[in-house]
Amino acid sequence: MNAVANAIAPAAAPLDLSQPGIEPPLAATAIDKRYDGQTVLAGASLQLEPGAVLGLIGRNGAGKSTLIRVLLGLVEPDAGQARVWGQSSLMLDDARKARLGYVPQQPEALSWLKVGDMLDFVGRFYPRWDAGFVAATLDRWGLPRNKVLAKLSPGERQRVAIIRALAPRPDLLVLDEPAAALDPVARRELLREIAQRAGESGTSVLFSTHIVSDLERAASHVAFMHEGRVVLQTELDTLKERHLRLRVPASAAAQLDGRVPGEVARRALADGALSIVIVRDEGDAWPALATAPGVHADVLSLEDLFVEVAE
Ligand SMILES: Nc1ncnc2c1ncn2[C@@H]1O[C@H](COP(=O)(O)OP(=O)(O)OP(=O)(O)O)[C@@H](O)[C@H]1O
Repeated sequence: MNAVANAIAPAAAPLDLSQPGIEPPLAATAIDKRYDGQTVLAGASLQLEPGAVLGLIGRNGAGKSTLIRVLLGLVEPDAGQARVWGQSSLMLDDARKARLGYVPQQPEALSWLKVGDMLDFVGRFYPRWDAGFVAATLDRWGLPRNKVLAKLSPGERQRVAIIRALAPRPDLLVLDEPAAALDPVARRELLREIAQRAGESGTSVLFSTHIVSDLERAASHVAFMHEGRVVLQTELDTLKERHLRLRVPASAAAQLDGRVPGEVARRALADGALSIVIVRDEGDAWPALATAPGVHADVLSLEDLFVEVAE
């Protein structure tokens, strides 16, 4: 799919997203992707549930953008399956495309057009295009209708791309580091808008970020990406009840036989001790190691957890 084709989704027959058994808005299973011999995705799996706001967090180069592009069918994986509402991302029908909004990391499509002309043009292809929202938001964000997109600052272009993605009132919104070029005020506004759309209209949202506080503000779920894999996906509300960091002293570490039940990350400390992050299912007990003599257990903040799984 080229940039222009991707920019426009043809008007289509409505897709009934309330029908029983409808598949999750996004699902990636065991995705592999290599570029020039470099492994970028190595068995990455991710699922976005209807109405959830999933924040995808990971360090630079972890593979977030590539996974998003695979999920949307913009990049063909070497292995694995990506699906949008149950349909292969590489063969998305018009009905699904019309219900999907995407803000790429660097919006470039149709950049020779003026802001207003581009929005009017794209809007013609969407049955649910909200022209009132476009006019009000351009105004509120101080964006000039008559300026060519290519001449806007990166932050302004990102705002226009956000308006374009939100205007069709999508049921699925995918934003690749939407906050990267935005100032703090615009960032907060965007996060508020995302949370509101999810809360009021049931929009399902996937957004990638490096900013832990953005996740805390807007996300209901978080997925941590590290070296091409999603190493952990969890609900934000239960994160603290379900995860623990264990500091295992050298004497106990020497007796460990393989992985601890629920282990998601392990790091060797300077004195032969180990730092191990474990997860449990809701209602399950912690493994015996958590209460073993000399083992210290810590509840983790979101930022601690990110650092532990991404180190
Ligand atoms: N088209 C491409 N050709 C070659 N290498 C690529 C291509 N796209 C991505 N990569 C490489 O894949 C790796 C992961 O890139 P990706 O953009 O997916 O990471 P990211 O987690 O989104 O990073 P960031 O947070 O810095 O945006 C990087 O090393 C990048 O150079």
